[in-house]
Amino acid sequence: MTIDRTKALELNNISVSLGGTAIVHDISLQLETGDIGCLLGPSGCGKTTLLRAIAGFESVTQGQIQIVGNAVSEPGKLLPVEKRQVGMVFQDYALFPHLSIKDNISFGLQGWTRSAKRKRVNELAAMLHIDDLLDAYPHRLSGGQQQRVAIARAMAPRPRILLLDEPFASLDVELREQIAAEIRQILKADGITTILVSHNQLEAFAMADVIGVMRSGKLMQWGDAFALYHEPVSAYVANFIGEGVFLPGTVLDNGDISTELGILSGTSDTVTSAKIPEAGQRKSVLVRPDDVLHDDDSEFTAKVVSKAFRGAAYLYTLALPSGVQILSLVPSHHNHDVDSHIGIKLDMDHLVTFPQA
Ligand SMILES: Nc1ncnc2c1ncn2[C@@H]1O[C@H](COP(=O)(O)OP(=O)(O)OP(=O)(O)O)[C@@H](O)[C@H]1O
Repeated sequence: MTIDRTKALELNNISVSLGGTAIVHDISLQLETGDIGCLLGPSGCGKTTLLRAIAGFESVTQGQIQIVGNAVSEPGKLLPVEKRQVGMVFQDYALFPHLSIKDNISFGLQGWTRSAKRKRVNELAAMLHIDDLLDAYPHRLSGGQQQRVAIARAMAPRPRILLLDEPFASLDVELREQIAAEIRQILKADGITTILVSHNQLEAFAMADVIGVMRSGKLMQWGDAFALYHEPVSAYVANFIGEGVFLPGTVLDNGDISTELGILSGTSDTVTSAKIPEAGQRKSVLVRPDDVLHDDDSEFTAKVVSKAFRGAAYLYTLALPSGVQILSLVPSHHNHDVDSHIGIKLDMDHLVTFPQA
C-alpha cells in the first residue's frame, strides 16, 4: 500500500522584504505531510521572517507559498493568518494569563461541541504530561510547563501546519535536546506537519526530519541530518553543521588527492561539481573528528594541542607537522597528554572536497 504523502507545504522561489529591504531571497522547499522541518542558521539570517511569511504575517515579493496544495501567498495575494489553518508557538509562549490551562488549550476550538473539546484537551494534556495542571493558571507554571501548554494550544485545532519559533529558547540548555526529542514523538504521534526555527543544531537533529541551513536570507541546503553532515554542498554548511576541519590537498592524475595524511581516494567533488577535478588542482578535504583514528602503527604522527572531555570520548585538537590542526574523537579510555605525539590515520569512506579558498 502506498501512503499518501501529500505536500503539506511548498515554497517556490519566494522572496520577502521588510521595510523595503530584501531579507529572504529566492527560497524553495517542500515538506511532506507529517514531517518536521527545521530552519537553522545564525542570528539575523531571516529564519523568523521566513516563518512569518509562511504564517501569513509577511507578504512575498516573489514566488508562491502553498499549504496543502492551495496558494496562500504570492505577489499581490496574502491569505489572512486566520484562514491558513496554521498553529503557532512563539518564543515567549504568549499564554492568556486570565484563562486556566484547560481554557488556554481549548481557546482555538470555537465551534467544537463540549464533549469534542473536552476529549481533545484531555488527549493533548495526556500526551504532553500536563493533565494535573488543567485547572491551574499560567503564572503558576514553570517555563517548561508553559511551553507544553503553548504547544498543546497550537496543536488543539489540528492545524495543517504547526509553526514553532525557537520553541526551546527559554529552557535550560541541558534540557533542550531531551525535550526536543520528546516533543518530536508527540508531534509524530499526532501526525502534525511542523516547521520550527532554531539556531541550535543539536535541537534541530533531535527534532527534525529535514533541516534547512540558512545564511543571509538564502537557503544553503535542505536535507536530512545525515546529508548535511556527510554531504554538505558548501564549505559554509560543512562548517556550520558538526565539527571538522579542511585539510589541504592536491589532485593527482588519477583523481586521488594527495594530503599530508596520505593519498585519499574515493568519490570526491560529487556534491560540489559534476566535473572530475583536474590534476594539480588544490582542494580542501573535509575531515570530521570521527574520520581521524588513533593508530600507533601509523606512519603519520600529530602533536596533542588540547583535549576536551566529552564523556564517552575525548575531542583532541592535533597539530600536524605542517602546523595544520585537525580534530579527532577518541574513546575516552585512550588518554593522551597534551604535547605528546600520537600516531593517527584517516578512515574516510567518501571524500567531500571544496575548492581551496
Ligand atoms: N521590520 C524590519 N525592517 C527591516 N529589517 C528587519 C525588520 N525586521 C527584521 N529585520 C532584519 O531582518 C533580518 C532577519 O531577521 P530575522 O528575525 O528573520 O532573523 P532570524 O534568523 O530569525 O534571527 P534570530 O535568530 O536572531 O531571531 C535581520 O537582519 C533583521 O535586522
